Amino acid sequence: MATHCAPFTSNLRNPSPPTTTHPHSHTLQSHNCTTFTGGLKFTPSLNLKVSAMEPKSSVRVQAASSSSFGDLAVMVNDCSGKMGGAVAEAAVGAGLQLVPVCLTGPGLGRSFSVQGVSVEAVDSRDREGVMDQVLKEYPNVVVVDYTLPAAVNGNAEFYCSRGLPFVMGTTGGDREKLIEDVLKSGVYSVIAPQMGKQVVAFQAAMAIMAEQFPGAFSGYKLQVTESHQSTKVDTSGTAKAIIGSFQKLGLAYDMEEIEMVRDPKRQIEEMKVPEEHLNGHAFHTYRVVSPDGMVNFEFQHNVCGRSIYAEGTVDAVLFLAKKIRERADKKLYNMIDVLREGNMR
Ligand SMILES: NC(=O)C1=CN([C@@H]2O[C@H](COP(=O)(O)OP(=O)(O)OC[C@H]3O[C@@H](n4cnc5c(N)ncnc54)[C@H](OP(=O)(O)O)[C@@H]3O)[C@@H](O)[C@H]2O)C=CC1
Ligand SMILES: O=C(O)C1=N[C@H](C(=O)O)C[C@H](O)C1
Repeated sequence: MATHCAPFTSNLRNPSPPTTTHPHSHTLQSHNCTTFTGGLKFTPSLNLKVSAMEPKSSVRVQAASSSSFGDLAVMVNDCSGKMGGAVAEAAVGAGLQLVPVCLTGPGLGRSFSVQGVSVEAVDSRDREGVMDQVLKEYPNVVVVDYTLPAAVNGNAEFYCSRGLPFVMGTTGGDREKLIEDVLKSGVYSVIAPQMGKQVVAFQAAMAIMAEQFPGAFSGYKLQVTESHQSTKVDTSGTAKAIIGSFQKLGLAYDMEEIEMVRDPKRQIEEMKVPEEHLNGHAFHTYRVVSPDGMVNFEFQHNVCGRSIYAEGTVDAVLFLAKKIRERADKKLYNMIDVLREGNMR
C-alpha cells in the first residue's frame, strides 16, 4: 500500500506529454456565474476537448509537470463529467499537478485536454491497473470524486482499499455506509455534499442555530424546493444536509417531501433560472411558516455554474494534503471543518 504521509518535496518528473487533439473532438463549454440574494457574480468558463477512445486495459501514466505544491497531485474522477471537469480546470488554475488519467463510467473511454493537460478517462472496471500506475508515478496523490450516486460506495471502498486519501463531492449512495467504511479504513478524506464556501457557511450557520436553539421552530411547517439541471439524478444532498438542521429546530419533515424541479420550462418561468444556466444551476428555497400562517421565513441560495464548488474542492484537496503532512489524528472531515480551520480561499 502506498503511503501518503510524505512532506511536500520538489519532485521534477517526466516532462509534459504533448496535448493531443483528436480530429473529431469537440469543445464542451460551460459558463459559470454565482448569484446569491446579495448579487455576487463571477464568470469563469470551462473548456474541455473530448474525443471517443477505444476501451483500455492499461494506460501510460506520466507525470505532466512539477508544481508549486511539490509532488502533490490530484486525480479527478471523472473529469470528463461536468463537475469533475470544472474541478480539474480549477486545480490546474491553482497550480496543482493534475494526474493525466481519470476513471469514468463503464463503456468507451475518452481523451481530452484540460487547460493544456492531456487526460485519458478510462473505464472504471480497469481501475486496479490504472491506480497501480498512478501510484507509481504520483505517490502523493489526492483523489477527487465527482461521479454518480450509484458509484459512491463502490468508489469509496476502492479508495479505502488502496489507502488513497480522497475528497468525495458526489452526492447520494448509502451515506452511513460511506462514513463507516472510511472510518474503518483510516484513510484521510473530506466528504461533503456542498463545497461552495458561502453555501457551506450558510449550512454551518443553520447547524449552529439548531445546536443552540433546538426546537425553536416546533410546530412550524417547512417547504423545500430545489431546482437543478435536468441531468441531475438524485435529490439535492445539500438540501438534505440543511433540512437535518431544520429538523433539529423542531420542524417535522420527511426528505421525501423535497420538491425536485428538473423541468427547464418551469425553471425559466417559475424559478427564474437564467436560460444560459439551465445546464448548470442549483436553486434552493426553504420556506418556514408558523402554524397560524402569521410568521414566514424564507432562506434561499441560488447558484449558477459550478466554479464555486470547483474552487471549494481545490481548498479541500489542499486541506487534506496539509492534514496528511501533519499526520493529524482526525482523518475524516467535512467542508464545515475545512471552512472552520480557515482553509477556504
Ligand atoms: N459537493 C458538491 O459541492 C457538488 C456535488 N455535485 C455532485 O457531483 C456528482 C456529479 O455531478 P455531475 O458532474 O453534474 O454529473 P455528470 O453526469 O456530468 O458526471 C458524472 C460522471 O461520472 C462518471 N461515472 C459514472 N460511474 C463512474 C464510476 N464508477 N467511476 C468513475 N466515473 C463514473 C460518468 O461517466 P458516464 O457518463 O460514462 O456514466 C460521468 O462522466 C453528483 O452527485 C452531484 O450531485 C455536483 C456539484 C457540486
Ligand atoms: O448536482 C449538482 O449540480 C449539485 N449537487 C449538489 C447537491 O446535490 O446538493 C450540490 C449543488 O446543489 C449542485
